[in-house]
Amino acid sequence: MRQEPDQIFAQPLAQVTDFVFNEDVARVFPDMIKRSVPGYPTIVENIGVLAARFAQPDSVLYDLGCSLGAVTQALRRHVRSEQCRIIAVDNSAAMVERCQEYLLAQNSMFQELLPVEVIEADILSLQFQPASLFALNFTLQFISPIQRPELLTRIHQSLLPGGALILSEKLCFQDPEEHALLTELHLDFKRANGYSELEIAQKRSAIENVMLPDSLEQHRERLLAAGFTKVIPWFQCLNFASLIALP
Ligand SMILES: Nc1ncnc2c1ncn2[C@@H]1O[C@H](C[S@+](CC[C@H]([NH3+])C(=O)[O-])CC(=O)[O-])[C@@H](O)[C@H]1O
Ligand SMILES: O=C(O)C(=O)Cc1ccccc1
Repeated sequence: MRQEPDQIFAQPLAQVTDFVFNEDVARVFPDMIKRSVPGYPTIVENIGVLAARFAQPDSVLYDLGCSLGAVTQALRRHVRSEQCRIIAVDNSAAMVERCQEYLLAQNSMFQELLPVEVIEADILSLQFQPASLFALNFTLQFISPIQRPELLTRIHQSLLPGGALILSEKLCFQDPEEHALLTELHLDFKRANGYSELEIAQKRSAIENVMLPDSLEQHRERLLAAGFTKVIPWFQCLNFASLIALP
């Protein structure tokens, strides 16, 4: 597939509207997420490695908010359990369509890959099957905060014993100095990846009402309230982190 550079916010916009995962974003998404999220390639690859320990034979692995299926592809590279199948879900038609194309390309390059079903659906209204793994890789932050507890409770209820939820998110920090420094360092990361001040400012205003990060403490409390017994951070790069939550 053609890899196009992200220039979505490169020109001055008369009005910056709320960020949506449309066709234009789907087309540049691999470039956008790599240049915007520090540690993204490491997180994605290692979700495959972690998942191999939790995946159980004959069970479902969910990739919720799969976008172009990067996590699904990593699961297929690393999980060796018999008879597992992946269900990848996104509510953006543009993402789902391209995700299917990427997975077909992976099918043609490797043998004996886990079967994948890609579903265009809202994860808030999707009934989950019993599963050994759920991945929410930078998806929960786009769900409205009041709907987050119920989603996590439903995920917990569907998790098989011995399974896990892997939750990656942008974080905010209770300590103002820590928050300010890590936010500045994230901006430096974006500048170092070639984004201009205009691109950074317009993207920020596009996502500010749409993507609402929580602190690590909020995540931990909400996961415990949803029934998880352990919350284990396994990765942090600047203000982006990934957690393992155990049922
Ligand atoms: N209610 C919803 N139902 C289904 N999908 C949703 C919903 N809300 C948002 N999404 C989808 O969640 C994805 C979030 S991107 C995930 C990256 C991917 N996990 C990756 O590992 O590359 C994160 C980012 O762009 O920062 C988008 O594709 C949305 O359409
Ligand atoms: O760009 C940002 O500042 C982000 O925090 C992450 C992001 C990455 C891709 C789409 C939306 C938000």
